[in-house]
Amino acid sequence: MKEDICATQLICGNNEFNVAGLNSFLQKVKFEKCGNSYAVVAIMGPQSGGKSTLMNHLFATGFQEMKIECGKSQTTKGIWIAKCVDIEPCTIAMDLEGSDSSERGEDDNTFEKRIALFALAVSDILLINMWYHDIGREHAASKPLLKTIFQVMMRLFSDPPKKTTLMFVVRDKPSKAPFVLLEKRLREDAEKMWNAVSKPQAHKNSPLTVFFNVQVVALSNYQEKEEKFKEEVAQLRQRFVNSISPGGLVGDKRSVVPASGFSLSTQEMWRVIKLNKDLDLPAHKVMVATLRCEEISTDIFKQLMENKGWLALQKAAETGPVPDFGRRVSSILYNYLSEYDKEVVYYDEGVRKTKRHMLESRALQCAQAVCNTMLGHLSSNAFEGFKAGVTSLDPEKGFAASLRACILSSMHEFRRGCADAAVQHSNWSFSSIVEKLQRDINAHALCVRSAKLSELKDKYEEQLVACLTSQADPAFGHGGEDMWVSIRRILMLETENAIARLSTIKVRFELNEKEFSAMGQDLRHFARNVVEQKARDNIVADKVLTQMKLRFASVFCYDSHSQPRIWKKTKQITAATKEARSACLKILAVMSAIDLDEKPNYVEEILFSCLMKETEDALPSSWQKVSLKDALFTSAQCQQLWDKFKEKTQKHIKKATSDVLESAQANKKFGHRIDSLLFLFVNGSSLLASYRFRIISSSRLSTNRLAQSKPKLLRAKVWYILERK
Ligand SMILES: Nc1nc2c(ncn2[C@@H]2O[C@H](COP(=O)(O)OP(=O)(O)OP(=O)(O)O)[C@@H](O)[C@H]2O)c(=O)[nH]1
Repeated sequence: MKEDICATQLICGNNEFNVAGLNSFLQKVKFEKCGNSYAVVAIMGPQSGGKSTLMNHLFATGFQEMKIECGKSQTTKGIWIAKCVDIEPCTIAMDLEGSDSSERGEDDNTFEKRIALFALAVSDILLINMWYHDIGREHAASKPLLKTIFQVMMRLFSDPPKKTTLMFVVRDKPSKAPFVLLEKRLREDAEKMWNAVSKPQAHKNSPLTVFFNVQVVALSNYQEKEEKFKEEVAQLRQRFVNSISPGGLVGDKRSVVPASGFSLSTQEMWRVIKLNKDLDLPAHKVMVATLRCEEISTDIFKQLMENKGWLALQKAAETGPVPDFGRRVSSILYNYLSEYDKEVVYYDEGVRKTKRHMLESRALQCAQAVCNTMLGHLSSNAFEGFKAGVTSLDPEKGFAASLRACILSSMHEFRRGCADAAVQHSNWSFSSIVEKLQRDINAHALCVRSAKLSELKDKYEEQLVACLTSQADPAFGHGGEDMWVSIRRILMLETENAIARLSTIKVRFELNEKEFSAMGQDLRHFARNVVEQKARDNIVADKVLTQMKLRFASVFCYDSHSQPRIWKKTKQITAATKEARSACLKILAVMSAIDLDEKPNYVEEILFSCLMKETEDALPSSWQKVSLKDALFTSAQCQQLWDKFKEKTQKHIKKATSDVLESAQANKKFGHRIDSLLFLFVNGSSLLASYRFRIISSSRLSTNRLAQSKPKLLRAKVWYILERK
């Protein structure tokens, strides 16, 4: 007996299903590879009816036979299986426990019914082994067996019905018995019995042939005519060769389950049969397909996850971008899916498609996780590349266009990487990762743009400061009533120049109107602040005091023709003082508050109303209408400055007063001299020369001109001088 055909007990006498034994058997006979190309032949019949002997001769199966010397007792318990040797396609033989077993007793027919149902569900050909002499005998074991078979067949639901080849094997046929009559008799008996069996409504009138393909075979007595028996068995064996091919014994076989689901299917059938439930073959088929496809899918997935190429890709993706990721994953993935397809090809189409989809989704999910890791690297590379690229952008050139080109190029590169990473049929969406990169890049681009704009703004501000300083400082130093007019003109001119320079940025940075006007506004504020600060730096009390003192001196000491004033009368001093102080108060008014907006000078109003009166009032404690921001001196500081100014200019007034006094005395002396002069003039001009110098000193006539004058002219001049005096 060969190792691989060793018979195995499938179901033990105690109803247990030998899963391990079956799996080991199926593995040994390489049953899994058979797909749908296999057949199952079962034999049923009375106990000790020579069933095992027949199977062993027919298929070289090695079932245990009863030894003749032991007498008639039960040999086969439960169900045994073996592979039929040298029969193609692979055919499994099942030897069932004898049907009239006295060992189990009359009541215990449940087991017989179970194994009958099992045999009908699993096998394609059911051999009914019967003694020739039992034919026609009402109480022979074969009759109740047949009844049982027909009854349990009704518990097998399938639409269309599963068709089983029912082969009556008549043993110990006398050599002279006519086979045709024998066959006719058996068929009639079977038909009668079939008609008598109660059937469900759907099959109430279905003939036997809908469920069974009845065959009859008669064999000689093995013990008495062994050679003849062997010859007949050899002929019978030929009918099992290519049994599932068209025209074969079971050419119309409709497979229940593929070979790889055989173990699961038979286990499940036995489980259902033990529960005394009907067998719904289509549902069973789907159930087996579901479980098997699931098992196969799990196994394939495991293999995929352990694939060296896959593991290498996974590892590579952890550290950086993987070129050609999508194509490589697709190739691995679809090799395994093809493997799945091959293994499940015979299972229910709907089930295998569903499970394939699940397997594919599961594998793609893993691949996507790896892909996302890889794209993470790709994205950060793209981002870093973008950052490096934009550092070299020249803000003096078309910055916005260059920046846009950088963004487009980085995004294009990344999108190409995503496309390269996409696995066939995956329908992966990279939109979120693409959008994230776009957001990061845009945000960085905005930062870079702002930084570059800020750099340029600083540069333009520096230029503006330089221009303002060079002009505003001298203007502040010069002071004067028109100082703010000059300052305003400088401020406006330089600000507009700076804004004009800014318009080049508008083009290069593609600033919108709002941005551009905001920048212009900033620049205006900046320029104004610079000028205001300049005012605060330049206009300090000491300088203002100096300016006022100089102004006072120039107005007080000189007349409108820039001639030094000759102080003769006190009234003259009072008027000059008022005029000079007024001029100085104007300076103070100009210097006390920033006037960049051509506002009415409230400070001047207050200063004049308080300080230019006959009796000076003290200045109010605040300027009221002048904002703190614009005030360069507080009213208190102004008061202080004014007081100091008056004190410092007092010397001019004193000097003028003393000049007036001196002039009065001099005039008195001069009167006497003029009288003498006139006397001399009347009495002759010879004495005139001796007075010449005195007259000159009093009247400021030029010595030369006087010397050259004719006496007549001299006379006229003397009169003129005298009149003026
Ligand atoms: N008369 C007769 N006896 C046979 C024939 N074939 C086998 N036997 C004998 O019948 C007895 C039972 O043989 P098995 O082949 O063990 O019968 P079985 O039906 O498998 O027995 P169980 O499995 O116990 O039901 C043995 O002693 C065989 O020698 C036959 O063709 N004619």
